[in-house]
Amino acid sequence: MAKTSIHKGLAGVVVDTTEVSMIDEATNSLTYRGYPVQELATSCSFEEVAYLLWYGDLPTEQQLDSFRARERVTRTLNRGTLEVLRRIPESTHPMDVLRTAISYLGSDDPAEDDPSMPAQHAMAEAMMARLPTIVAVDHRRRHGLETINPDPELGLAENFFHMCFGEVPEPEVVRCFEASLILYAEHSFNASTFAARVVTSTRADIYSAVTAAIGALKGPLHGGANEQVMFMLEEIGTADRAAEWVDRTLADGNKVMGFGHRVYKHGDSRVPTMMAALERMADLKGAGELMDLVRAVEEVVMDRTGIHPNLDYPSGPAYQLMGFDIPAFTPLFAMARMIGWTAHVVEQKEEDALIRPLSEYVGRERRPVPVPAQREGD
Ligand SMILES: CC(=O)SCCNC(=O)CCNC(=O)[C@H](O)C(C)(C)COP(=O)(O)OP(=O)(O)OC[C@H]1O[C@@H](n2cnc3c(N)ncnc32)[C@H](O)[C@@H]1OP(=O)(O)O
Ligand SMILES: O=C([O-])CC(=O)C(=O)O
Repeated sequence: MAKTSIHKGLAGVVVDTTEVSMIDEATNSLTYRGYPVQELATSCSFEEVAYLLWYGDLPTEQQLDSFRARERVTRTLNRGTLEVLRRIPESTHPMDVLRTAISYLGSDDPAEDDPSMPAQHAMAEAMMARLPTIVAVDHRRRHGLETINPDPELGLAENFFHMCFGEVPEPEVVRCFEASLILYAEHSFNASTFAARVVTSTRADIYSAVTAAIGALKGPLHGGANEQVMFMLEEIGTADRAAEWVDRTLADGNKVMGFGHRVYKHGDSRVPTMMAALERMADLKGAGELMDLVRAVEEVVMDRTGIHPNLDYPSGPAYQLMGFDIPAFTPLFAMARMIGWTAHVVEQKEEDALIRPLSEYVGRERRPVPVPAQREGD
């Protein structure tokens, strides 16, 4: 029986301060370095938001030009990375591919153990530029297609579509995609960011921190939920089946993926913006039935439980309408969250305090070690 006060899952515990972002649950607001995320999602590029999260303020025109230029010349993967990707079995989940690829990028970077701020920022910028290329190479090989090289004439989001599909879609699709990246980019001490901060607190390198974060994001209670949302919608099929499916799921004691949140109890601040992007995608692609299904499931879950959808709920179907297959969904989240993870790595590095909580022991009492002949076995 626990004697001290235990905070399971660290729920409600304020672990540290941060200047990167603020969630105000009471007003359903989320700000990145003081700017409301909804405004950033509708008026900025992903590159501008990355600059903001890393360097503390939005870039001037000149700063943005040189930041963009750096990103464009860093996208290409070297032969070693491409070779590592080729050696991973094609059936491997893309999140495992990312985890391996980032780990390899670290082993291949002579600056890996340089703790200086310029080196940290340079490595973060390199990962932001290369991760989309890794995701695109993997996306194409899973579909038996040749790799498409990055196009330095295109912005990050447009180039990503080019590398995945060989063409850039209508500006509206790119805009919705970019909005999703901005909404996904940062969310304070979520599980994957916290994992990155724990690794950084031991003075380990930024690649190790991001590798750990990718592992944490993969889980279906966190980033992996956007894939589960789409599997669920496919299983339900049509809006008229939503009530029966949700009732059965809840009666079986299972969770409905894409709903609920550790921090937001009155709705996720990012959902209205992403839901609007999904609606635009559904209009563009003539996917009215999918939209009916999305609305029907939300209505039934809200009616039965009062639990609101989180960002993974609208982003899953939006990514499908943009042309991505389900295994690519969480890697898209990772491409975006790379920015938040590394902004927190930099903050944690400056702080230089080891993260090491306590536990209360509730196992067997102290006892002597018996010789093998005296052991009882099971
Ligand atoms: C971008 C993101 O990573 S957002 C999160 C994405 N994850 C998901 O969508 C997975 C589904 N959701 C969940 O599992 C949870 O809501 C979490 C893990 C996100 C947050 O959970 P916690 O803060 O730990 O709350 P917890 O899981 O204890 O839920 C509290 C209660 O609400 C219920 N609940 C929470 N989420 C759901 C859900 N999605 N479906 C049904 N019931 C739910 C729980 O069963 C629990 O009920 P109980 O008190 O009767 O046991
Ligand atoms: O904050 C969380 O716990 C999960 C989440 O929504 C995110 O990481 O975007």
